[in-house]
Amino acid sequence: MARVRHGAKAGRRGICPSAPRLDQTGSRKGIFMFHLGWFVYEAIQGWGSPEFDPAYGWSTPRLHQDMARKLEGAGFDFILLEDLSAIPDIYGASRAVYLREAVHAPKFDPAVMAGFMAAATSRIGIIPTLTTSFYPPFLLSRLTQTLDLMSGGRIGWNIVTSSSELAARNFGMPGLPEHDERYDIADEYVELCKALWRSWEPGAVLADTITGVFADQDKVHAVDFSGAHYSVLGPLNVPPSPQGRPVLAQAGSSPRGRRFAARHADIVLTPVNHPPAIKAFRDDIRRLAAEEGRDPDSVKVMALAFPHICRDKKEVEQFRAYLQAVPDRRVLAWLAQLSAITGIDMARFDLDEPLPADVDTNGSKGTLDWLRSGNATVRQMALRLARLTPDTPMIGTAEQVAAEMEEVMAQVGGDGFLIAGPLTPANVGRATELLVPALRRRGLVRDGYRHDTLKSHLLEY
Ligand SMILES: Cc1cc2nc3c(=O)[nH]c(=O)nc-3n(C[C@H](O)[C@H](O)[C@H](O)COP(=O)(O)O)c2cc1C
Repeated sequence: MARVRHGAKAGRRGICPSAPRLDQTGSRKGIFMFHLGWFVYEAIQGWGSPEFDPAYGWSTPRLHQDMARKLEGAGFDFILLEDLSAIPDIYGASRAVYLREAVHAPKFDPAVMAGFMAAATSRIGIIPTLTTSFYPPFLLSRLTQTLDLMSGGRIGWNIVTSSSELAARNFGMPGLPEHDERYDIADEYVELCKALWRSWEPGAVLADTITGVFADQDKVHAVDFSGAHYSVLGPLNVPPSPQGRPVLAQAGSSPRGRRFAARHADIVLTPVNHPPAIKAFRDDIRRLAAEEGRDPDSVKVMALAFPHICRDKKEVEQFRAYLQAVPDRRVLAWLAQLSAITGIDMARFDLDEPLPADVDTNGSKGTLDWLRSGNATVRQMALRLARLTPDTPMIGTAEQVAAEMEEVMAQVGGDGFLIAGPLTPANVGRATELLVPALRRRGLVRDGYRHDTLKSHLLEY
């Protein structure tokens, strides 16, 4: 992350070209250029909102490809695609809400969608979510290395250990291992993937049409991996891309999850959205990364943000009025989502009472703790997850939201935001045509790519 100094020379690596204003009081130490990612989490983009665009058709990759091109035009670092390998039946012990509201149903395979999106773009990174709990490591290493090579080094892997017991049963397992044990297994899994990704040394591919030799056999090695959970011979049957291996993303927020993220991830995602909490999380990840012998600046902490960009003051007022009384149908869809990620049937509890203290999860512990904090009611927890509470940050005109993002980053210290919201033409358009230009005028985000690979976008500042 680059701390941009007043008067710094334009165009230097990591330096904000339209050099910023330093607060003479010293309360603001400087301005940071930051990174932008886009989080794709909806099954059918915009379903349930007036912005769902039937003209696109939901069963073709055209919408995903067009939106990827738009986000690339705006200089986003990457697009991250969520996953869950089951149609949940947690809320109300039924699949009804999930199917009606298209919550995780259908859910297209993110690795396949990543291939479609990568084929339509040339610079933006694409990060599918894939689980260590169900995919054999060789399969995952090969799949991601293939995507990474074919996209010229623009693929990442969002590592999850999965929190769905249903998904476990779809893969022939009786259930999930315990939360912390999943991370122990994943540690070994990721070490194995790293070994497979580097089983072809740099320079192994000769592709020499004169001698007819494709690859140098002395530079391709078996991995002979034998651990507590996995045993793989190797080598991988795909050579690496220009970025060496796929970029690793992770969103652990429990103590064990943070340790895992700090050990492996190039990008760490956090759902918390108030600056002191983001700062505390980022400081902790950087401390843990240093403990793991890594350079903390090589780990980018990205805070999930649901900016709502309005064209004018009237639209801001209208949206704030909507937040005062979010329709029950929306609350229900988000409660179903909350049930899916925690495995807890939220239909069992009073909407306007806090979750009983003894209710816990073997799923996303960190997320549950954050949602219930401050004695939030079940309704408030759902709205908090949806970022639809009246105190939700980043609601305003593009200028207002850009100023807010700048202020958050100044308080947090870097590294950027993972922007979430429906991948609809209207919503993506507000980000790419209104918000990003406002951020660029402030010199906060890139105004074009200087490099080709995802890793190099991340390490640019
Ligand atoms: C931005 C973000 C994206 C996530 N995407 C997924 C996902 O696609 N699939 C999944 O199973 N879990 C996903 N998670 C859950 C995390 O992998 C993790 O389980 C969660 O943040 C709680 O951390 P903990 O397990 O350390 O408590 C995501 C979390 C965040 C914050």
